[in-house]
Amino acid sequence: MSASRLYVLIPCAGTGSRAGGHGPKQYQRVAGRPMVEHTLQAFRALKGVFAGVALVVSPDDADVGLVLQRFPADGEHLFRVGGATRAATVRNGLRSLRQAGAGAHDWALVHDAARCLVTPTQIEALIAACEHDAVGGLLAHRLADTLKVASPDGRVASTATRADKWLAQTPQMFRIGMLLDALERAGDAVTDEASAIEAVGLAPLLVPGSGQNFKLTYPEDFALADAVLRSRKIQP
Ligand SMILES: Nc1ccn([C@@H]2O[C@H](COP(=O)(O)OP(=O)(O)OP(=O)(O)O)[C@@H](O)[C@H]2O)c(=O)n1
Ligand SMILES: C[C@](O)(CO)[C@H](O)COP(=O)(O)O
Repeated sequence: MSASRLYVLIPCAGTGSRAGGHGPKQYQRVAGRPMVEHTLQAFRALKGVFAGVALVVSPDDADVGLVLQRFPADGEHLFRVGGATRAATVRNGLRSLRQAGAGAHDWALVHDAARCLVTPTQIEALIAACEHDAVGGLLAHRLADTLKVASPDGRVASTATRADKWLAQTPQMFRIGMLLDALERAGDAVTDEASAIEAVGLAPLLVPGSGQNFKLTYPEDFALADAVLRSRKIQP
């Protein structure tokens, strides 16, 4: 069998309802550029590693062409097949990748457009950990805080053990055929790819990520992301 290729799939069809602001959050400017451009740049920096990079936007997206310069570049795809949920967007995007020539045995690294702080080093660590694994895996981060379980009245019901808890991040890396099959079975309720893989009885690998690879979700996340991105550009 020929060597498996690596593809990147970036779900970019959300509305950013929790972020506030005008328009979808993935096009808002962070550190002087649209958020999704930083996300793309982390993968573009790994020249020659990927057979293709696909951005999946909503069919009625009116922003992507206006906001992104020089996209799609060579080896990049724009799929206007986003769905009502993240799971639907990823499923549709994987089908489009297959139609564009990706094989069932090839790998997809699915990465949120809204995680614009991911670094090439973190992406390389995920690939190194997963490319010889039978299942695949995801970047994830250990909890730094004590974990409380709430009761319905808003009081603490108990304190959970945190040693075995991880926060799921992206990219999440699985074989395209296996992932598409798992997502088709899972429906729209799963919030990440690993959940669909778990539901078919497999155990994804947890690969240590970084607290800086957070998802921009709430208004206050933008200032923090801005500061981190700008600090990375400052030469010593
Ligand atoms: N129907 C959807 C929903 C989400 N996403 C993408 O999935 C990633 C993570 O989702 P989230 O942070 O929840 O983004 P939104 O759905 O945009 O935000 P919100 O839930 O606050 O509306 C984002 O890159 C978002 O664009 C997507 O492609 N299609
Ligand atoms: C995929 C994800 O980023 C993993 O933490 C997350 O589940 C997506 O966020 P959402 O708010 O559930 O769409």
